[in-house]
Formats: sequence, structure tokens, C-alpha cells
Amino acid sequence: MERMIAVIGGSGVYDIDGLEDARWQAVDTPWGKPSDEILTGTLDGMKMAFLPRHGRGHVHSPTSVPYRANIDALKRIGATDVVSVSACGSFREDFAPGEFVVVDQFVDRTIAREKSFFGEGCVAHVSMAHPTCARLSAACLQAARDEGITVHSGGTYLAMEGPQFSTLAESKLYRENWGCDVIGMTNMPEAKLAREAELCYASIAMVTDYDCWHPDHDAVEVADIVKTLIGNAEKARGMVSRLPRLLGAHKPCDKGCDTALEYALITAPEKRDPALLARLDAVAGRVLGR
Ligand SMILES: CSC[C@H]1O[C@H](OP(=O)(O)O)[C@H](O)[C@@H]1O
Ligand SMILES: Nc1ncnc2[nH]cnc12
Repeated sequence: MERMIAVIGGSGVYDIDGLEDARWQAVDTPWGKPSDEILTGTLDGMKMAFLPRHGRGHVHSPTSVPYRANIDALKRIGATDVVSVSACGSFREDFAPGEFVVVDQFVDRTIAREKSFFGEGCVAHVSMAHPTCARLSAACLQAARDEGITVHSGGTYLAMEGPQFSTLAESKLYRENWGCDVIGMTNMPEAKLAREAELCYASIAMVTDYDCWHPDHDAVEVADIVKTLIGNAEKARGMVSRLPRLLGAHKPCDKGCDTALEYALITAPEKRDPALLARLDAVAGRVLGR
């Protein structure tokens, strides 16, 4: 099966460069419109796609990002590997602004988002024990290192609802009591939906600030974040450009991401809602025989 890397660009990352035959294309989904058109093309012989999470011009808030439409649209156009690049705050002195973290765990504190493609009429339970793809994450780590970026292997990302930044009490709780490493507002439910859609998912968190727990940085300011974001975005583009050669266009995933739904559907076939099944054509077509 030919693979396609899809990059979801977070705050400050609204395009990627170097694609051959690049074009922005509109993709409609049963879950509504994605955040923006999707940029497609090829890089070093590998199919690539890029979707700006907040839309070009940053129009969607973390709560209003159409997460289901984004993941469905990427699956629909043939993506197999989703690389999320996101801005984040750091809970660790040794994860400094300008550095990257290849996230491998999440704590989901979001409360106002649609978190599943499934529900009444077709219930499914996928495993989120290991929410990222170890193969794709390893390639991202290597790509970042090759690019000369200071990058940390592994970390727990606290996904908060936002859009306001944390209170000091929250920041200390997540850091001191829950052992989280970074904080952002968007990787959940994105990672859950990617798993339901049987896509490999890796998350690169680009540190922009120390949140508010740090004695020398007592409040998060967007103006400071934006300064760091510009440098981070350039580094992220360099990292992404190395991925096709590291991953290969035809090497399958050996971590089971592409069979996540194999034993997940629990609703009896005769009780399934045909309208929901129709909406699941791209996401769960493999197991629903569509
Ligand atoms: C601009 S600071 C807050 C904003 O940035 C992050 O977005 P993304 O994860 O898409 O890079 C964070 O989650 C907030 O949405
Ligand atoms: N401190 C922070 N909290 C939540 N999201 C962020 N994105 C960038 N910095 C952040």
C-alpha cells in the first residue's frame, strides 16, 4: 500500500514547502468541512498532505477546530501517517522554549469537543494505551535530530480546553501532581480520532513558553509565544522535509495502528444505524466492508 504523510500544522505553521505538484484542494466530509483546504503534492517520491489546524489566518479556536472533519478528510484522500506539529507550554526546566518534544502520552482535560466518530447506532472502543505510533514517532525524532533541533524523546502532553491559559493552581497540579511535561489545547481529541480512523499518529510539541508555574515567567503572553513560534515553524518545516526519506513510500506500519478497529466494534450488525454507517465510509470502511 502506498503511504501518504499528512502534516497537521498548529499555531504558526500554515504551510510546508518543497512539495512538487503542490495544490490546495477542498475536501468535503460527512462530518462537515475541515479547517481549510488541504495542500497536497509529493516530496522525494512520497505523497504528502498538509492541513493547517486553525485554518490559514488562524480562524478556528482550539474548541472550534473541526477535528472529526480534519481526520476524516485526511483518511479520505489516502493519508496513512499523521504528523501533528503543535505549540506547547513546558512544565520542565529542561524542556526550554525553541526545543521539540516527541510526545508519547496524553492526559485529556478537554470538555467541549466531539471525541469519537462512533456513538449510538455503532459503538466502538479502541485502545489508547499507546496513543502514538512508535515507528512514526521514531522517524520524527530522527528527522529533528538530523535537522540539528534540540529534541526530547517522549513526554506527556496535557490537553486543556482553553482558549484561556491555565491558572497557577492548574499549572502546578499538572506539573507537580500529575507529572505532565507539556501543555497544549489541540492534540485531544485529534489523537483519539486518528486512532479510530486507523491512522498512524505522531505528535511533535514545539515549546514556546514555560506556562505560568515557572518563577521567572509568571504569565503566558501570546506576543512572546509568537516570537518563538516563528523560529519553531521554520525548524518544523526542515524536520518534515526529511520524513519521506526516513519513512519510505511503501514500508508498512508494524505497530498495529492500521488495524485498531479490528475488534473494536461492539454493536450487533443488525442493530447498526445505516445513517451512521454511511458517515463512517472513510474512517471505518475497512471493517464495515464499504
Ligand atoms: C498561540 S498559543 C495557544 C494555541 O497554540 C497551540 O495551538 P496548536 O496546538 O494548534 O499549535 C495551543 O494548543 C493553543 O491552541
Ligand atoms: N502555556 C500554554 N498552554 C496551553 N497551550 C499553549 N500553547 C502554547 N503555550 C501554551
